Amino acid sequence: MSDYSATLDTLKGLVPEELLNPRVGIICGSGLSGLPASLKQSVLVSYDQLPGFVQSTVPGHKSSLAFGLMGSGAGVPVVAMLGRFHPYEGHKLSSVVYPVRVMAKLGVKDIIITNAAGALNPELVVGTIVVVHDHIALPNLTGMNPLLGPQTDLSLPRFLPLSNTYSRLLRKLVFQAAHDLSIERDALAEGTYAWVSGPTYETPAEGRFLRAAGADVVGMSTVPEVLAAREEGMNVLVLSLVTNAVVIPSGYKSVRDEFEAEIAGTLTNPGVDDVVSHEEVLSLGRLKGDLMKSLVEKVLEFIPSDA
Ligand SMILES: O=P(O)(O)O[C@@H]1C[C@H](O)[C@@H](CO)O1
Ligand SMILES: Nc1nc2[nH]cnc2c(=O)[nH]1
Repeated sequence: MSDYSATLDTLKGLVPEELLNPRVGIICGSGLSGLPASLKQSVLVSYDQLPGFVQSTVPGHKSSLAFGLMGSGAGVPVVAMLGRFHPYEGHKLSSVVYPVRVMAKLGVKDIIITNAAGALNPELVVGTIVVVHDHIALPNLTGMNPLLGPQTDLSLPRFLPLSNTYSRLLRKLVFQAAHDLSIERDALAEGTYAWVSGPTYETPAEGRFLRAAGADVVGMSTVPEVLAAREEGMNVLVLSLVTNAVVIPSGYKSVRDEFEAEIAGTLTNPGVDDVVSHEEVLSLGRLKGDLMKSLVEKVLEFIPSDA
């Protein structure tokens, strides 16, 4: 698994030398695999060609690495994962973060990680892009941490601080990019991402629990990648696209009240239990994919080459 040289040698045989030193890595979330559609000189490498890579089995995730130049002018050399790996697919955490470690070996200094997420904060409307500034990872706190295990690379820190996980500079660049693109203020927000294992979506009570703990959005990915990227010394930016509401502002509606109103003939507004689906998540990704793409392209223009 950790024989990076086999992966790197394979890449050397498939990708032209001028694209093999990407500055920025991108991970595309559910429905967001179209992000690097406008890469110049793009070269796609399918995961099944790469030792150490597993396959993405989730609809909306392709299974390829894309190398190329992104953004206006000469473009910035990037490598993008068109499809990521989630622990709920049965992948080991070491497999989930393997591509991030390969990106580090290729020289990636800045990583932009996107995901689809449910809103816990009732003020976040569907379609908002949340610039993540912190996370809560119940799996990490309870023993499902991708950095657990013997230290195989002694050049990496054993005890990684997480108080400065999400690069202040990169987060600010998102707002600079949005300003330049005249994106309306409400299209973006800042917030805390809660990582859960999935594949189940939250019960209403779990949603309220995570909200009470201080999270704004919830999703099933990203945090393992963030930890590996930080361990490898990369600057991290995470953008979450809100695809659905988890905590419904109107709250719980009592069925006893409803029944009593019904027999009294005063029932006007019967409760309905909202359910989320992955199709809904994907369709929001399609709807907001272009916005996410222009934002990421603009951010790339602003990232200093020595950041
Ligand atoms: O890969 P991401 O985190 O973008 O995908 C989210 C979490 C689940 O994989 C899926 C649920 O609909 O969307
Ligand atoms: N856990 C979780 N992940 C998501 N990904 C997209 N929407 C959701 C959600 O509501 N909950």
